[in-house]
Amino acid sequence: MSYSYLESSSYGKDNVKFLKVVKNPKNNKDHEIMECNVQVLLKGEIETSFTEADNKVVVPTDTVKNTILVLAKKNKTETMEKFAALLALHFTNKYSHITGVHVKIVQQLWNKYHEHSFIHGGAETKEIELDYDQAKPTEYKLVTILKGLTVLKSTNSMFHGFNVCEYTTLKPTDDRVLSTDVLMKLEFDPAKLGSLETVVTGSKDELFIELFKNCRDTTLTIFKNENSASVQATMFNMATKILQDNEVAKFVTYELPNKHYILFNLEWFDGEKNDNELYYPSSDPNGLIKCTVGRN
Ligand SMILES: O=c1[nH]c(=O)c2[nH]c(=O)[nH]c2[nH]1
Repeated sequence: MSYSYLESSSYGKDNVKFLKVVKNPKNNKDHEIMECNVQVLLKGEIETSFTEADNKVVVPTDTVKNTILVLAKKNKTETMEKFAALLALHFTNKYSHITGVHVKIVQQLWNKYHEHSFIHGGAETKEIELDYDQAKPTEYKLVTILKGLTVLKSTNSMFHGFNVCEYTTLKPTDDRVLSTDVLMKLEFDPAKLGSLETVVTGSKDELFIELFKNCRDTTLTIFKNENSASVQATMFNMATKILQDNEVAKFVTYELPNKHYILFNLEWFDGEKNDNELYYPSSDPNGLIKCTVGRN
């Protein structure tokens, strides 16, 4: 009997980056662009490559990289949800011993300001994660992620009524600065979205585009409108609204750092009052609040 066994394994290519330019056939100068960073990890009957140095079962990671690029060139890639589904179905259909795929795609945001000129959207990205197992094709996990959207409001945020004990120094407040880097994840319900084959046909592209826009708009609208009782309460309200608006959503997750801004005390300067006007950014430590919300 050998000492160890392989509990789980996967392999593939990470950081496969491309910029795709889609030209309007009527006007060769009117372009749309998509810049992506793709990870594809393969699963299946690959154990012996780890345990017996059997490379017969290995589709080289170099082949995985080539495949990502060729499929990106040959197919319409309006949405990364569709491209992820295409990749998952390709690898599992092409290689009989590859039965599962994990795809992660990070998409840069480029805002078009002229027919073929764009402004980069900064740290904000859209991400897709897809886990697909050929044995359970209707149980795939497809997640759309909004990441790196940094927001701040300078009033309409409170925090009081919290637990107080001998370790507490925080003072309750009904007016503070609230700031966070939004990380929102929306997991689709496969029963409502349909099979990955239908995703690949492109019939869901409009839905994916509208859904992402709705998630971003709802996050920003509730952030600005609500007199926030806490990060916890506000993120729950955001997730609930997204579930209400998007039938295809199964779970909405938020992970929000509470990026503290602390009032300077200027009393020492001749009793100078600081009426929530001058703060110092306190980058760490930061609060970190997470929740996943489902529907009843
Ligand atoms: O919205 C908040 N939630 C907390 O859990 C918390 N904890 C804290 O110190 N400040 C805040 N703010």
